[in-house]
This record gives sequence, C-alpha cells and structure tokens, in this order.
Amino acid sequence: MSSGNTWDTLATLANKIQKVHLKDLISEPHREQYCLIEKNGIILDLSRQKIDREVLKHLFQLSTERQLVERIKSMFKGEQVNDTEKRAALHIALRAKRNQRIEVCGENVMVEIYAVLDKISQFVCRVREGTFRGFTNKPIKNFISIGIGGSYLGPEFVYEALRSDPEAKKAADGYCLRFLSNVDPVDYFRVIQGLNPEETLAVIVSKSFTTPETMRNARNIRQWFINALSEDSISHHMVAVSTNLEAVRDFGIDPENAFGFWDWVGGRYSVCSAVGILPLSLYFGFDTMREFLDGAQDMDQHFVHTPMEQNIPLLMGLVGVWNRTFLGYPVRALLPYSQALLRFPAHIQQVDMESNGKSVDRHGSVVSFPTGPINFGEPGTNGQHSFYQLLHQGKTIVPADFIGYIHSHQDISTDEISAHDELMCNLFAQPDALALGKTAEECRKEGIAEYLIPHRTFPGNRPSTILLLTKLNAFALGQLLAIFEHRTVVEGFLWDINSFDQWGVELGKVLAKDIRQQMIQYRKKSGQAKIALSNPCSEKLLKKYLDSC
Ligand SMILES: O=P(O)(O)OC[C@H]1O[C@](O)(CO)[C@@H](O)[C@@H]1O
Repeated sequence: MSSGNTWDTLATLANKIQKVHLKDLISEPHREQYCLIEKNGIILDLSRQKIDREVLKHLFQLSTERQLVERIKSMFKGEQVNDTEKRAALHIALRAKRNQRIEVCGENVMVEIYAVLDKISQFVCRVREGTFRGFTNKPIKNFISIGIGGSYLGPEFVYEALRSDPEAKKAADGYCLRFLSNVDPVDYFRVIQGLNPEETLAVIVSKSFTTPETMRNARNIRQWFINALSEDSISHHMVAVSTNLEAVRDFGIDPENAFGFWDWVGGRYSVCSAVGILPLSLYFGFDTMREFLDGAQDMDQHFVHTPMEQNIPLLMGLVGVWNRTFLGYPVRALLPYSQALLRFPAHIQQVDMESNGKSVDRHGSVVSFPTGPINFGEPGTNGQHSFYQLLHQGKTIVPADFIGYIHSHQDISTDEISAHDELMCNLFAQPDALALGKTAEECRKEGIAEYLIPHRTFPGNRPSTILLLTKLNAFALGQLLAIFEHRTVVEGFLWDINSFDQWGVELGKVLAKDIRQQMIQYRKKSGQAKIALSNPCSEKLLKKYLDSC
C-alpha cells in the first residue's frame, strides 16, 4: 500500500498533538464546524478527541490512498472482501429493500433474503395467532433462543434494548424470551426455570450447526421436551436457524421449520439475518423487527453515500485508527447512558475484537503497528461507581464512546429534574471531566489540604466521543448497530486486515475436542486410561479434576 508519506506525517502529527492538552484543543474557535456532525437524527461529537483539522485532513488522505471508499463499495456490491474464506461480507443486504439488486456470483441475493423474511413473518404470525401450537395443543408463549457468540450476543442485545420501548413492549405482552448460550449446565437450569415445555418453542441458532456448546444445549433442551411430552413433540417445539440445513434435518427438525442464511453473513454480523430476526420477531412481532432492519438500512445508505467529512461510522473508524495506531491507546470503553443498552458493549466487544484482533494483514504479512483495541464497557452511571476511577486517574488512557438519548423509554418526574435528566447530567459531565481534568492549582483554590493534592488532581487530556440520539426505538437501534459494525469495518480496511474471518478461535476448540476424547476414555476406564497433553502441568491439572469428581 503506497501510503508511506501520509502514514509518517500522521505519526509526526501524533507526536505533536500529544504535546497539546485536550482542554486547549477543545477551546479552538469553530471546532464544532468539523467536530459536530448531525445526520439521520444522530449527533456525533468528536470535539473531545485529540484531533484537529490537520490530523483529519491526513486521515482523509490516508483513506483515499488506502482506497477506503472503493473497498466499502466493493463490500456493498458483494465482492469477495473476506479473502481467507473466499466470501463476500454482505450483512448490509440483509436489511436492504426488497426491490434492490445485490449479486453474489451473478445471483441476486435479495430474492433469497426476502424468501426467508417472508417465511419468518408467516411463521411468526402462525405462532402468535395460535395456529402453530405445542404438542398438547397449547398456544406457545415462551421462546428459548439457543446459540453462542454471534448467534447469541446480537439478538440478546436487541432484546434488552427494546424490551422497555413502549411500542415494542406492547407487542411482546404475554410472551417470554430467554437465551441459552453457555454450555455450563447452570445456564440451562436457569433458562428452563419456571417454563412449561408445553408452551415453549426453542430456536436453535447456529451458522455451522456444529458448535459444541450450542449442539449440547440443543440436545439437552430436546431431551427436556421428550421427557415432559413425547419423542414426537419435537416438530412442535423446536425450530432452527442455520446455513447447514442438512445438519438441521439430521437433528430431527422439520425442514419446514428451518430458516436459512448464507455463508456470506459472518456470525458476529448476523443479527439482521434469521439469527436475530426469527427469535426477536417471535417475541416482539415481525413489524418491530422490520423497523429495526430499516434503521440499519438507513445507516448503511448514509455510510455508503455520505462524504467522509460528514460520515458518522467512517469518522468514528478514522478516530479509532488514530487512537489505536498513532496515539497508541490499547483499550477503548463503550459507555451507553441507557440501561436498555446493557448488553450492547458485550455485542460490540465480539463484533470488534473478533473482527480486528489480528496481527497479520490480509496478504499474510505481519503488521508492524497496533491493530484492534481491547473493547469493554458497561452502562453509565453504573460504570462511574466501578471502573471510571481508572478512566480518570489511571496510568492507561482509555478513549471512551458515550451514547445517550434525548428521550427515555420511561421517566419519573417527581423531583426538580426528571430521573432521565439526572442520568443525562452525568453523560454531559463525564466527557468534560475526562478531557479537562483538574489541576493542583484548582484544588488549592478549593482549599484542599496539600497532602491530598496529588490524589485529588485529575490529569484530564483523556479523549472521548459522544453519540446523542433522539430515542431508543427499533429504527434507531438498527442505526446504532450499523454505525458500530461499519466503524469496525472501516478500521479493518485501513489496517488492511481481514475483519471477516476468525481463525483465532480455532486452536482452543481443537484442544477442547482432544481433551473431550481423553475424558471419555478416562471415565469409561474408571481412571485407568492415560492422559496425554502437551505438558506435565496441564496433565496434572486435568487428572486432578477427573479424579476429584
Ligand atoms: O453460529 P455458530 O456456527 O454456532 O458459531 C457461533 C460463534 O462461534 C464463532 O465461530 C467463534 O467461536 C463465532 O464467530 C460465531 O458467531
């Protein structure tokens, strides 16, 4: 990639800007002209990032040299952007309009996408109207979504985000949705607690339909139905979402009750496929989920058509690369000031870290600069009473993304300001506290005792972004999801890594499979089989476990 000069210039600018405190950057006249973007009902405030016009100009230059816009367009066109798996990455097609034409290898994928969406909407109607019933003819009221990773985190985050939205809540009245992900039996027992199998439908969600955790949980739930009902009850109580429809059939699921998707949808980018839309529509109704898809599509259109200077996900991606690679910040925090978004950080953690946690570029060469950061987060204000101490005074600078809403799902106005206002005071305070800090001089003016001054000083100079949205409904949630998916993709394209594969999860899976085999032998032979692992400490630990239980 021929961006040596720009890269070097950015490195020089990074050194220069690190000598300027954020409080001085923030007071730059007219900073809002390029740091405050208002588009599609969303305000993006980058004024507390360690950027200036010069930095942005060179980040745009780097994007041009790295053909960022062309690569985004090639992703949207269904070209093979996932080089190692020789696939497209077409999650944007999942939310495109029926009349759009998007091709993979000459086939218009919109036809298949809408065939599945129509099948979901009809099935959801049958379940919710009570024409699809349980084995004992009882209407279905409870749904268990069984899946892990991308087949779980996205749907769960959407469920949590919408279950207090007045409109979505109305549609979900009388239903219950739970998620079974961990192979830990404790998760299974918690999920089935209090559920009547006669009124329960399980959705097995697995792209591969081979993931051991999911298949084990699916077998356990199948047995739960068989024990409570009958061997013949499964077609009334289990459906599946997968790309591996043969394995779904072999499991005993009626092909009529199988909902497909495609290898060009990455697991962590799959919430807009049947992976999310089936279980969430069963719970919220199909119309709510269509609005969610429309919101994601709205942001897709913004992303692909808006110039760089006004493009929300693209700017966030540029700032992400700037913070990680040029300023060297290894971690970033995602801090939604919205309890409904409590599982959003966990979802974005997978989207981002499974996508960009890579050390080689897409051609297989080791990259010489830092790539994907560690992502973590919690809703504010809870985080403030937990890890914000480190954000404000710790040795590691953690750029933070704050998310807030103008209107809340619910509010209480018994005080001078409402409970939502109370929450938002915190959202507006924290970014400034992080950026501006508090000097020893300011502490002294407040009369703080001299021995406490070092403890009560805040260095400030800690960057953050604010995203302010109007309200958290299904449409806006789709927009939010797409912003963060595209941010990750922008960063991956600029680093020239493949954000769509995940080979790094393989090795542990292979070792677990080997240990499983050895465990079976050991148990069968009542502890007389040999345990052979790669090293004596691992062998000893496993033997200790096996001999103690
Ligand atoms: O949907 P599947 O095939 O069960 O996979 C679940 C998850 O496992 C992973 O492959 C990682 O282990 C994820 O990428 C994926 O979302």
